[in-house]
Amino acid sequence: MEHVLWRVLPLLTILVSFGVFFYLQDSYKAQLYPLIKLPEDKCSLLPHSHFWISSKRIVTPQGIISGSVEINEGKIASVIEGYGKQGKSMQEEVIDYGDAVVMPGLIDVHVHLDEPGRTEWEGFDTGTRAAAAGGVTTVVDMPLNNHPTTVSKETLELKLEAAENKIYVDVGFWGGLIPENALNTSILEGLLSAGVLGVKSFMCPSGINDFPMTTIDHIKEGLSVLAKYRRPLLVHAEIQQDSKNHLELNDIGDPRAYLTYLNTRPPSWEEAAITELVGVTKDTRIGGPLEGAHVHIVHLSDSRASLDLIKEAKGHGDSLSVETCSHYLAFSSEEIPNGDTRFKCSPPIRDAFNKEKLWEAVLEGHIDLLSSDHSPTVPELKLLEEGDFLRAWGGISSLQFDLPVTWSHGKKYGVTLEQLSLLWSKKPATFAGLESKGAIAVGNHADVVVWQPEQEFDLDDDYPVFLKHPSLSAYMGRRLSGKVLDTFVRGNLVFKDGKHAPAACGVPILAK
Ligand SMILES: NC(=O)N[C@H]1NC(=O)NC1=O
Ligand SMILES: [Zn+2]
Ligand SMILES: [Zn+2]
Repeated sequence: MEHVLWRVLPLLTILVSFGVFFYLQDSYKAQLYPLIKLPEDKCSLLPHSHFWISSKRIVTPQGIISGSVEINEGKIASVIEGYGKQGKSMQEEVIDYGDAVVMPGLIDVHVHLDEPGRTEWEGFDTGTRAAAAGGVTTVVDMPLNNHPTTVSKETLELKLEAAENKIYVDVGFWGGLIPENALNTSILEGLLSAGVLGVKSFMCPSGINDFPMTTIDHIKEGLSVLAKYRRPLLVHAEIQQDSKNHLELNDIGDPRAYLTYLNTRPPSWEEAAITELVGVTKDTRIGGPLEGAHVHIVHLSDSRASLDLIKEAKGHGDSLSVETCSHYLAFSSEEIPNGDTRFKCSPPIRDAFNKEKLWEAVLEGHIDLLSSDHSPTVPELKLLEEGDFLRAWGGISSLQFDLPVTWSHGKKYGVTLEQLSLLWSKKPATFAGLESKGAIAVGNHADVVVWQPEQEFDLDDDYPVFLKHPSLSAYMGRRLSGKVLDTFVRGNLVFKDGKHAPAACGVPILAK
């Protein structure tokens, strides 16, 4: 017996050391690349990659149906009408949502995630957790408030590095059009070739030093390049109209009064910018010198003259679109308390009549899509204690509440679930060039929000808010209806009942 043991022992030693070697190799790899390949089971709160979700209210391009959606390996494999009629053999892999609404995940094309460089303002981790919690399955990140701004191939690479393994939803990127790259088109082409979905520019000071404003001539230069790539130009359309800008504090009035701020940025600023823009978009018509280029006006607030100009240009066939944001649809200037700088944004929130007209334009289809313009900062810069509207940071923190806010307010105007889904998913997907997203349709990414429109909730201290600085959000303290239950991104259950998946498995989206 002893004899045999002595013979086997060297063999055993060799075997064990091989095992230890491979084990160490593995853990060495895991340490070296712990962030590159995350275990798939951490991407989702569900163990399956092939499953069904069923509901009595599924919002599809063909209307609302009662039935089931089959999800396989991140894509929508089939959509079947008839509640409870999905494949019997898969009974254990059916999630039955009853009468909760199953809708395409929201695509928010106007979000400032501020990373790298200003992660203390928001960041990929907190921003995309907030998105997932709000049923937003894709965000497109703006090229500013991060530092450096995203205005070249190199600065886009910094974005991509910073986003790695921190994003809970899919993230696309807008680049920036500034005088420097408008006048040096090789920088702009480098940025576009590197994969930004389009570029954004400001016609007034942006508030960020390394993001200077563009004139209409820069915009024309930019559009001639964008026409070749068939990617859009997004414009912050306000042009300063008089010498009283918001930094000249004398003689303007009480800086704590919202009206004082409102008067510093009248609708004529938007109208002036849009007048210049439609002078150029006429060239984007079929057969025109800028055919292939597209202009998108971000965050329209003025629903009077500015909107009329847009309608007219569209009527002539200009390649032009426009978005408005949740806060212009939810609030009016009359109700903003003096000193409450959480409501400061630009262009400003205008009066109640303006809001009514904005809703009218949304419901009639003159406003193409909705976005948040989520743009937080640190509490110190919001000057909440001083309540100084003229010096506080302009930007509203809202990403997590896109859906409940627009639903709660929109239902008073008769907005339907189909309209919401068009405005928040299908139209933004088409606009940003995201072909496989934005609708519950076979072959598309399984990006889905499950929510309960009738359920009301209070945004109080007990509510799980994933924004970096919840206290800055103008929505805190409100009662909303439309609670997000579950969120799927490419078939991964990334958010459920207040909890996120263990790993951040969103992917960056680059244009090809
Ligand atoms: N820089 C930046 O985020 N600006 C945004 N904030 C805002 O209120 N309007 C904007 O354009
Ligand atoms: Zn803007
Ligand atoms: Zn913005």
